[in-house]
Amino acid sequence: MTEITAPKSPVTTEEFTDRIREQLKYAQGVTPEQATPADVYVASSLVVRHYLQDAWFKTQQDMVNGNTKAVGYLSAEFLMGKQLRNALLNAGMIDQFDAAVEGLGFKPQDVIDAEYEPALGNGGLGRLAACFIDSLASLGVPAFGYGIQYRYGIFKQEFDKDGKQIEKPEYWLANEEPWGHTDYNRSQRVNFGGKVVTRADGSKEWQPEWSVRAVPVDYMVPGYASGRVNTLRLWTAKSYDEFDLATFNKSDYLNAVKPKVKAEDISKILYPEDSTPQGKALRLEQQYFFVSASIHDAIRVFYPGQDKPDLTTFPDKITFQLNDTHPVIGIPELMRVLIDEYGYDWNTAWDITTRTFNYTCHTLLPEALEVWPAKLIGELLPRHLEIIKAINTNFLAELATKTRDKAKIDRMRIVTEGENPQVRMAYLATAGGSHVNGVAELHSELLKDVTLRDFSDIYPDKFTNVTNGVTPRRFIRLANPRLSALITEGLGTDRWLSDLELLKGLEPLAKDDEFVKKFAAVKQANKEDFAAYAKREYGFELDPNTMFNTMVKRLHEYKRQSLKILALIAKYADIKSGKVNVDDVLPRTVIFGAKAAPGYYLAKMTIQLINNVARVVNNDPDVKGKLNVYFPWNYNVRLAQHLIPATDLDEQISQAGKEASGTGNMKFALNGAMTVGTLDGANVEIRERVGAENFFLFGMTVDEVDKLYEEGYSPAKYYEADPRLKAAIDMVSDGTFSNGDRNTYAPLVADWLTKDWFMTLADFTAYTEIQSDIEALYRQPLEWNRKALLNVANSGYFSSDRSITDYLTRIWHTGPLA
Ligand SMILES: CCc1ccc([C@H](C)CC(=O)N[C@@H]2O[C@H](CO)[C@@H](O)[C@H](O)[C@H]2O)cc1
Repeated sequence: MTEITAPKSPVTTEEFTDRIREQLKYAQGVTPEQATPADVYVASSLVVRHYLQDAWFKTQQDMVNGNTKAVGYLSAEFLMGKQLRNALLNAGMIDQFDAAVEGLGFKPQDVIDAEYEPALGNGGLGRLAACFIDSLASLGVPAFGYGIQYRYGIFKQEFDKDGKQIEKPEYWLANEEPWGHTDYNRSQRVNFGGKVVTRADGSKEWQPEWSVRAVPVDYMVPGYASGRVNTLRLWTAKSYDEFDLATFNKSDYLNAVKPKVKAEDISKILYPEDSTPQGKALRLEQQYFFVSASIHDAIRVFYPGQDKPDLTTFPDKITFQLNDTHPVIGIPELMRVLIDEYGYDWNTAWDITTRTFNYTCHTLLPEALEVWPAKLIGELLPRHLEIIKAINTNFLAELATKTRDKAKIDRMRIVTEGENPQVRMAYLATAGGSHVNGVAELHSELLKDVTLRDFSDIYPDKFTNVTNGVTPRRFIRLANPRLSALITEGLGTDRWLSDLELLKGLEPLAKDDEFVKKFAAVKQANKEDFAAYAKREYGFELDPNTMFNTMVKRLHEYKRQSLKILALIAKYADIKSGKVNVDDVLPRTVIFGAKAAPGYYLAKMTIQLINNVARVVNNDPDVKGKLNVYFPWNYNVRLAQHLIPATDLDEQISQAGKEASGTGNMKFALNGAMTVGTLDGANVEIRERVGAENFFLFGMTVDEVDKLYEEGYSPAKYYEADPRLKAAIDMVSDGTFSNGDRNTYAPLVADWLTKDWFMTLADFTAYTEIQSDIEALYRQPLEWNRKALLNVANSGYFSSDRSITDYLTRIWHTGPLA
């Protein structure tokens, strides 16, 4: 008898149907007969919200009245994905929804498809935040996600006729958005500019030049089977003085609305960079805007109606997690609030502040660590610059009591010296918080040994690790219902959805050929589904009887999409030159998904190359369909949910020491794909847990990479040494993928041969050699699927529930509401 622990539906199909009808008629003014799938989507979403409301209130009350410390997750990005199906799952209403909607004459998928994906993030960091707030609610931990409700999310990617990326605005709020509740009565004033004056009593007063109204838009975050509903509070910027009538009457219309535009600009658009900060003033305005509003909101929530709250208890009420350096301005902001608004002395304020904040670093790229010019901070936030300088002075003084190494102290400056001082936000976060963590064991080691070495030498106890995770609700149960049913059948319970390490129970079944065949059948059915989806959405003709080999992630040189495309071209060259008999080639379909930051020139050229390799290879009769390349545009959470369950082989081929963790790697392993990868980020831990024999490892280790850097790396040497690499690069140069034009990719080829900072050429031979192991195993489907099943069985550790549990025990020291 299979144990079912999935949440019980609070509503019958009949009741659900009636509620949708009422909502359509009396709130949306349409009868079910007149309604469109979009109308029913809005109605259903509002009905689900209705049923989650009581649990939402109860969670709020228990959080404020209880003494369970809450978590405030401060993030500039939340890549949430579509909401309706996830809310239905976590509320136990999926079956009732499907039946009710069918009863009203609609296809559930058409209603689901009507939802616009809230794309309020770039990639890994934003999606991790979304997985984390799902796990916080599912574990019953009181929590707020705090961020920005950008009017325009990450751009919509399209490809022009030459295969170049073009960016289109992603106006996701074009239609009615039923999930967000705009709460004007709980707005906060956020100030900017102006100057600081010293009062007679020596205290400081900030006299800002302008201010905006931060209005909260609340999204419910229902937990899975926890009965708890947390809040994602995203701030939208409004102007206090919408319209300057006097200016208008002088028919200067543009200036009449200038204050409004200036204010609303703050939450207008998400910055599409995911590694190199642009250092734009508006970006700093965005960061201060949501952090200041969030800190004042937390004081309002936890000290209701108190104008003289005892804020020494603040760190016991809520602990703030800084999702990378983007919200770190929160540290001088809390200091300002405590000292200037509540009159605390510096040391008390500093004690409260350092006990309140913790910092998670998500990168190893030096250029991704934000550094703000002190001048810019001084103009926008003059009082904060004073406080940051004071923090820096006190910090250097404290260091002097801990080491006599002047050079070390100098390297640790939060504010650099010289005529153009810079504020290092990662250093401010490390000095101003209780804990610093990396997002995978290797990453956290490198943070201690390299990036923040001086800090870990002096404050070793601050440093810890929490390996990333992903939510099994969205990325297994919703994305892969077939595999979910098979897992529940195999384990005899569905409890794995809230206790993912139970997947270990599948290990013995890997020895059961019948079960392995069922598993293989699930994968095959998912591949057919994806082929149908790709046909419908992109017009692609995918053959589900080929190996589906996927590489989906942001386009960045360190992730080495270039290695994948060069190996692919080498295979094509082998076929074209007859060096390889096409009949011996294992049929493979390579699927790319990747957005490049709009200003990232080489990344965009790589996208163009991939699209043109696809155009040439897919239309070359010599290849006989043995090699197929597809690049579905606008990779997002929706596409990921369709593609990951249909993948046989996943690419995690970054240069060792560059990918902080990766989370796609976890999603693929949990959905029964094999991984080819380097010893980088969380690949190391995935391989450890699934078994080295169930992972295709290649490439240099971090130490070998460092050694090659020291020795001096000349990529041209590798070009000369490996004829397949030479043939591939020459094909990129000779116009094969650019209608004969030999200059199209010249900058890319020049970079590969003269710079190749992330050593694509150095790892090429090892990468192409591992392909024969991969193809040899794929020709034994039973063995391939046995190993793929063992990946599923041993990847339960990579649940974001486990990550959150680690944060609770190592950093936050709180837990579920009683
Ligand atoms: C200021 C520009 C900017 C914007 C975003 C970022 C993020 C930190 C980049 C990011 O998404 N990092 C990814 O975070 C994931 C979640 O921890 C990791 O799994 C990925 O390895 C890491 O690249 C850096 C710099």
